[in-house]
Amino acid sequence: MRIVIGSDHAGFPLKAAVVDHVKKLGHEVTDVGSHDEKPVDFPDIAQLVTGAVAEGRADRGLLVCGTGVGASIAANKVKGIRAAVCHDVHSAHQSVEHDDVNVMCIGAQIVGPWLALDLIDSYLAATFSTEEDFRRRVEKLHRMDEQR
Ligand SMILES: O=C(CO)[C@H](O)[C@H](O)[C@H](O)COP(=O)(O)O
Repeated sequence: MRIVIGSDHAGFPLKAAVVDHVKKLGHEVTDVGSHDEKPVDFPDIAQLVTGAVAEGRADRGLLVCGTGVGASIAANKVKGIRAAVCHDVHSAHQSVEHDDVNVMCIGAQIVGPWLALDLIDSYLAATFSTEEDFRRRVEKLHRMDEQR
């Protein structure tokens, strides 16, 4: 898959390991920054990541900030984006299987690097279920997106 990855300054210390890991899994990676620890506002990085997904230049996104919370709030403001903070492996795959999440957010100050990489494995290995219930719910999310 084509994966777009971004972090703010708080996520930056984890981002190199994330980029490296996703490449090793065989995915094509676009790294939209940040590229150093200089403060950068998470909405700015979230726009770069979500723009790539929403415009079809990437299949999925990964956002890393301090907690994952700000990044997910910002990402969910973009039409076509279903973002979730995932700090446990079950949510990381179920968010895709049931909710067709296309941007996973991680808090670099909340999880350590080993768990972060497990979360990413789980997220990237998952696919959206073909079950009618899940499809109907996500279709309702699409309609909510269209109405705002
Ligand atoms: O976690 C975040 C937002 O939910 C951010 O990455 C920041 O870490 C957080 O806002 C704290 O800001 P600071 O400039 O890193 O002190």
